[in-house]
Amino acid sequence: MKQLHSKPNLTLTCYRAGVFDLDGVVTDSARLHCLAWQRLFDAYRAERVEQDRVSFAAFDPNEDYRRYIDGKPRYEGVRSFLESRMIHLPFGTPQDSADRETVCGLGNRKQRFFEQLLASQGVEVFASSIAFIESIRAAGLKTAVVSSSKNARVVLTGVGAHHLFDAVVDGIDSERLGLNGKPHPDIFSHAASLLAIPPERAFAVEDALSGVEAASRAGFGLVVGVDRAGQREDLLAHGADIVIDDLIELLPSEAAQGAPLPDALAGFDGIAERLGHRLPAIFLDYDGTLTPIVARPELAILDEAMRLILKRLGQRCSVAIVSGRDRANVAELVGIGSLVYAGSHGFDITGPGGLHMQYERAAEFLPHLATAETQLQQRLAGIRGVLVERKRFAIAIHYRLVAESDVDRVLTTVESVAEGLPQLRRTGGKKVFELRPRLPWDKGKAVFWLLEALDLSQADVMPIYLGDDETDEDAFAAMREIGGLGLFVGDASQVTAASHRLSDTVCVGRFLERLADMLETHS
Ligand SMILES: O=P(O)(O)OC[C@H]1O[C@H](O[C@H]2O[C@H](CO)[C@@H](O)[C@H](O)[C@H]2O)[C@H](O)[C@@H](O)[C@@H]1O
Repeated sequence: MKQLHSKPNLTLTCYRAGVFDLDGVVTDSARLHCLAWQRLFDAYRAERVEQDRVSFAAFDPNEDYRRYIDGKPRYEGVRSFLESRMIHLPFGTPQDSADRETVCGLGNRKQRFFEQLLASQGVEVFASSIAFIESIRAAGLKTAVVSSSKNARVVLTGVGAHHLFDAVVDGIDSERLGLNGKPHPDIFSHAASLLAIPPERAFAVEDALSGVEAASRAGFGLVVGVDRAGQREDLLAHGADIVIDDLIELLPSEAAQGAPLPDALAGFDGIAERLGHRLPAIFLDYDGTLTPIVARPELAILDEAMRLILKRLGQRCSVAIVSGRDRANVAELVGIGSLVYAGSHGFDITGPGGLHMQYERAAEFLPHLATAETQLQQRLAGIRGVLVERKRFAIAIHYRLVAESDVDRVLTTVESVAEGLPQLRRTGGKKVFELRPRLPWDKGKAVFWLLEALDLSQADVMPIYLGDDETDEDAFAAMREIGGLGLFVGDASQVTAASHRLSDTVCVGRFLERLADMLETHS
């Protein structure tokens, strides 16, 4: 757990997504929920006194709401509060009428009160939250909203904020998908999955104790607690990394938002100047960098012109292909024997002169990968368009050809297979979910290893890494660490740790060609 109890340095490039609780963070609907709960428990208390002549301590809208109710699914809230008063009712069923004395019956009555309040008083957004969400979206981050409430979509639509989120996970989804309520991590993990962003690359914003705990347990990179109820210390104790009073504190200054990445072709002369007399060491991702993204992995064929450029470069400096693909597969696709190839996101490396490395301990994970592959093949067989691609140290589950309405099923299947195999971790990419060994290894570490192994950690060498996808971000971060150059291939709005950008694979070809021209002229 990170100890970061100061104001966040939310440099937008650090994260790729933000996941927001709704009630109390985006909208002021927590106020109505709290009022509805109060009406419910006041009415129920009066009934108990009248019927059974027993009473219990009245519902405290501050203390009881935040301790037993806030953030939890409806029936869990009823159960939790009643238990605090030593009252144990039968659960009943969600169909119970609102006058039944069951957990569900009382929960359904609370829903009635809430609907009445919503109709009479309406809900407002927190303007600072909307401004913050708009600002991070403009900077290219993805956003999701998570709420235990089954009213979340109605509330979101009512305030006209639905368009601000790429994904919504609410109480209805949770019931349908069997997600455990907060403080369990499920709802946050699911939102990150829908955004196809690893939780550690996302931040969460929550105002409930159960919510910060859930986000923290889901492994979010940063958990921001919003203190609207004077519970700063409790939020920290339940897993918030930092606590703010309002999202206005997170609004980036103009400077923090930063200028768009400089184009590496337009700025080629500047890059050449920075290179000076040093020799580049070039690291290249394959899909989306050397070949355009296409419908199926086997259709990503390297263009002859690109192959020629790579050969020219390979004659002047070190060139390594660092790919998520299987090492043998990518080596065959590139087809230049003199280059270095790192496959399975860097777990498996070979190169000329007998260069060979398989990440220590990776072989131990082969049985787990085999089990996952079998289960995935069996359980995804009924979904049209899914492709399961086995690499030596990873499995890619492609959904590019899957109908939109089936993508959720693919995701939940992958998640459930991964849940049974904690030795593997799930990552994402372009229309792909991946399972790979839960080991501290990635493309960035593979690049470091190669720089050492090839004796390139020298003052007269400048590493340059080109990539387009989220697994390339580790390598861009590595470039920053050692003063190399990270070139992101793709849209200008993308949030990335790279320092420069190239629009597409055609521009990659032009950039590499200019580099080859330059090296040939200087030699
Ligand atoms: O690290 P890379 O070399 O970029 O490999 C990343 C993944 O690339 C491949 O999938 C991607 O490209 C396919 C072909 O264009 C496309 O159909 C798919 O949607 C993309 O995700 C490859 O098949 C995966 O194994 C790699 O992990």
